[in-house]
Amino acid sequence: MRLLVTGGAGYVGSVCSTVLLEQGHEVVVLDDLSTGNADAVPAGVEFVEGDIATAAAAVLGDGARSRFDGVLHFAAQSLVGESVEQPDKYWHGNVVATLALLDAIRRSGTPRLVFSSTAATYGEPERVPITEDAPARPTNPYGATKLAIDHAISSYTRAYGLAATSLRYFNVAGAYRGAGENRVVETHLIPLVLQVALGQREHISVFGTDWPTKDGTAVRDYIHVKDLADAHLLALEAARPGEHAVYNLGSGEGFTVREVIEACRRVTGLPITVVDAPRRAGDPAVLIASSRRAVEELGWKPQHTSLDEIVADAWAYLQDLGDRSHAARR
Ligand SMILES: NC(=O)c1ccc[n+]([C@@H]2O[C@H](COP(=O)([O-])OP(=O)(O)OC[C@H]3O[C@@H](n4cnc5c(N)ncnc54)[C@H](O)[C@@H]3O)[C@@H](O)[C@H]2O)c1
Ligand SMILES: O=c1ccn([C@@H]2O[C@H](COP(=O)(O)OP(=O)(O)O[C@H]3O[C@H](CO)[C@H](O)[C@H](O)[C@H]3O)[C@@H](O)[C@H]2O)c(=O)[nH]1
Repeated sequence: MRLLVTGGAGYVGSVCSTVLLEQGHEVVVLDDLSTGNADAVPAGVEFVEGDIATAAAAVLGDGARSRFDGVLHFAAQSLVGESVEQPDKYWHGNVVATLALLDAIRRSGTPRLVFSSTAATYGEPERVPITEDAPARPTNPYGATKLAIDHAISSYTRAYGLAATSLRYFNVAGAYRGAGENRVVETHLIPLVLQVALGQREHISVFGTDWPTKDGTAVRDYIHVKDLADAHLLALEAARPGEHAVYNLGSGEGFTVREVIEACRRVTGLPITVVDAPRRAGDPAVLIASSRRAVEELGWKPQHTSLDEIVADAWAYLQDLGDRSHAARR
């Protein structure tokens, strides 16, 4: 297939582009480099620098025949804490920009869409593991914008015959073949803890030690980015015109922040200084996925479910990156 990957200079988009190329697909990346890196776009991919809000229509075209078989839409602003402080950036950057993309998809007659939705659409769950029919009550603007986009996709799909899938990722981590997490401003737990191990950061702050969990720190479900990429390929193949499918993607196991730090100590063999800190605004206590629907309907088989393996792959990536990482250059 010939595929447009929005946000392909970012973490998940660059790993997915790598996997798509390996599977023989043709990939064009559209990315405005607001949080991504041009050098993360894999060799063999055509790169268009631009904002989806203004550039998607020109890239997709409006001819009688679509230039693309599908769009994988990763481009977004995606930081929970920042979304509480700057909601305008999220409503415009995520919802308004994605509506422009949806209109461009419709006008160009592009038949398939896979969208990066999130566990943050659910908010604080009534029960775990979270299934796709759980109530969606986001606790932060980031999750609210992603839920709004899911609703827009559902109605576009029904009315205009698009074949669409929203994949609700839980916490993505790890690396694959030279593609991994290297953001200018890093806020995600695993890369931050590993930066402490590398001596690039003095300590890791633990946001909240009074959550109702076994050690008082928040619980998340970490999914390996390669397993996530595999699910995108399956979603592209399974998509049906006029249907919007929604799938959770996680490992089904929850780890506290302290357990993640312990795994990083085990994998690196290095000391990691911890400082307890207040809760971060917008954070839910516990997020654990039920990915049963993806396993049953897509035939998804996650291969890298051990937290230590996920951390080890992220660690190998950061070590290889060495002085080229944003954290090392600061
Ligand atoms: N990383 C996670 O744990 C996680 C979890 C759930 C969902 N997601 C979703 O997965 C997607 C990818 O996340 P990531 O961690 O790779 O983020 P990232 O910040 O590394 O990548 C996002 C990419 O999109 C680009 N971008 C942003 N706005 C754009 C715009 N308007 N036009 C063009 N390009 C734009 C950025 O430059 C960047 O390269 C996001 O949609 C995110 O919400 C991520
Ligand atoms: O320095 C830090 C950073 C994070 N945390 C904690 O570690 C956990 C994980 O935090 P991340 O920032 O790594 O990830 P989030 O759970 O906030 O969010 C991630 O997963 C979500 C879905 O679960 C979203 O989709 C989102 O895009 C993605 O960033 C949270 O409890 C957070 O408070 C710390 O204690 N210290």
